[in-house]
Amino acid sequence: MCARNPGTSLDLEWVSKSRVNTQAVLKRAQQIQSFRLPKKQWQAAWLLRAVTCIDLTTLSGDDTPSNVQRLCLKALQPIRSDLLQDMDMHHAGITTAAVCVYPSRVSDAVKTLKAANSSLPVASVATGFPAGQTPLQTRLEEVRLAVADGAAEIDIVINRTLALTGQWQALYEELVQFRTACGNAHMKSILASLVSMMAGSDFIKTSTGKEAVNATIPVAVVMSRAIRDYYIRTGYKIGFKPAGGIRTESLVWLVLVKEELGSEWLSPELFRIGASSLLADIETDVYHTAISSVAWFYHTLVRISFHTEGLDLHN
Ligand SMILES: O=C[C@H](O)COP(=O)(O)O
Repeated sequence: MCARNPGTSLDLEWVSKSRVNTQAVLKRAQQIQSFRLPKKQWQAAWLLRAVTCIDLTTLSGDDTPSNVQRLCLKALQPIRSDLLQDMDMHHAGITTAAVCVYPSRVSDAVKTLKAANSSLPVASVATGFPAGQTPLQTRLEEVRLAVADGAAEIDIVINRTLALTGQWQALYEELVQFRTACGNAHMKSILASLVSMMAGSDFIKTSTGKEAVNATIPVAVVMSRAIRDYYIRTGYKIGFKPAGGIRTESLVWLVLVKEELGSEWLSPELFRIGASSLLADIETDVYHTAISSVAWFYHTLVRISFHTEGLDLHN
């Protein structure tokens, strides 16, 4: 279990001296995307690891208690049991990392998971998600209410007006107030990586999923490096959550995290994929690796690889 990031004072010198070498970032992003994926036998283990890092999400205007209930049940049994059985992984307790919903649906999710005797965390978006254009008091109250309803994680959007006009001190102060309002609930912040981490975020998250462009590999490279810098300077490990528009190719995100941050980050404690429609693609891939592999050694390899710290990329 990692120590929780308490935050630091706002270091404006660090913020203003941060530079991005766009060409180098694009080159690195290309390199990561062209990495050879692990062989079939190990791919299944990687895919299962990806499942355990998903924040299974529904953020629709027409969400109801019943579709949230279905989401929760899927989160508890994300992969067909016969496939898990084929891999001898049916006792591994594979679930997604969390479910993620709008604040008014938190109690539905909490109720369903409680009824299923599950301790799976419920994440709530908050602070006027996705625009963040409501008064500060409203945004703070939204966080408090979601926590009171049982959310264990709060995905906040920053005040982009403050970021775009360079008002870092004011942004930092808002974020510190959100972190206080979260209490024991973990805070995932979209975005302003450095200021968010200094204000005590537990995760930084790429996007809301509500914009034309959401999670991209180059942005993820930049954010991972900010996480790395923060760790080097403070000793605190911040989680990374790519989210928005991720519907296929889950493994590239795992490769990125492993390459940029190291194996330790490849666990739900430090890595999440926010996605509403990725699971079906992973299940299809798991199915294909299962039917194309030799059964007698396949399940042993999956089991061993899944439990190996960080998984091995170059098999
Ligand atoms: O926070 C998570 C995202 O909103 C999910 O986005 P998505 O629906 O594009 O997967």
